Amino acid sequence: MNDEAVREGAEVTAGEMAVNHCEKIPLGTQGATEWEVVHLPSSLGDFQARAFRSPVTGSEHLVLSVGPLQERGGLLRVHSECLTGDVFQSLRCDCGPQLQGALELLKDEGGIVIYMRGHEGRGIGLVEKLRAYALQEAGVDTIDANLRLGHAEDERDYADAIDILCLLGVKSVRLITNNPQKRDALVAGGVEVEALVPLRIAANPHNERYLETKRKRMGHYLE
Ligand SMILES: Nc1nc2c(ncn2[C@@H]2O[C@H](COP(=O)(O)OP(=O)(O)OP(=O)(O)O)[C@@H](O)[C@H]2O)c(=O)[nH]1
Ligand SMILES: [Zn+2]
Repeated sequence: MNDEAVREGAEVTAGEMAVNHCEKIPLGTQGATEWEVVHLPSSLGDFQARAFRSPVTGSEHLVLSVGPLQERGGLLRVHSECLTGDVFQSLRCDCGPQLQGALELLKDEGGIVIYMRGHEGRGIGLVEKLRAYALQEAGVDTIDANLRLGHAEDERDYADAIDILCLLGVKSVRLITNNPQKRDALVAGGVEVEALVPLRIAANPHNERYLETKRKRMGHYLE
C-alpha cells in the first residue's frame, strides 16, 4: 500500500477493505472475556474502561474509551506497554508522551486506546528490554541490540488487538501512530485503516538516537 494513501484524510481503496476479521476470533474468546464497562475518572480524562483477558496469550489488556464506540472511522490508539516510559516517564523513549497525546486526542474527539500488555520492549519483555538498553549504552542501536540478544527487531503480535476490535464491533479506524507496521498488522487482521493520525513528540537528548533509528531503520513517520 502506498504510505501516503492512508495519511490523515486520505481514503483506503475498496481492494484493501477488510474481510470480516471477526471470523478469526478463536472459539471461546467471548466466554473468557471480562466485558464489564466501568467509569474510570483520571487526571488524564474521563474514560470508560474494559479489560480483556486473551485466551490465546493470557495477557490482560486495558481498553479505554471516550464517547460512544464507533463502528467506522473513530480514533484508535494501540499502545504498546512500556513500563519505564508510561509509568516512570523515562526519557529514553517517546512512549509516555505518546500515550498522553493519544488520550488528549480522545478527550477532544472521542475514541479508543487499547493498552497492549505483553508488548513490553517490542514484545521481548522488561528484562530483555533492559538488557537491550545496556547494549545501547555500549553504542549499539535499538534494533541491533534486539538482534544481538537473539530476538527479532520487533516481536509484537496484534492478534489480541484485532480480537478486541471485533468484540467491540469496530470495523474501521483512524489509527494514532507513526508506525506503518502497526497499520499493516491491523489491515492484515481485517481491520480497515482509513487514515493514520501522527503523534509528534519533541525529541530530547536521551531519545534522539532511538527516534532516529525508528525513522531510518523502521520507517516510522518521524521528522
Ligand atoms: N526492545 C526494545 N524495546 C523498546 C526500546 N525502547 C522502547 N521500547 C519498547 O517499544 C515499544 C514502543 O514501540 P515504538 O517503536 O517506540 O513505537 P510504536 O508503538 O511502534 O509506534 P507508535 O505507534 O508511533 O508509538 C514499547 O513496548 C517500549 O517498551 C528499546 O530500546 N528496545
Ligand atoms: Zn517506551
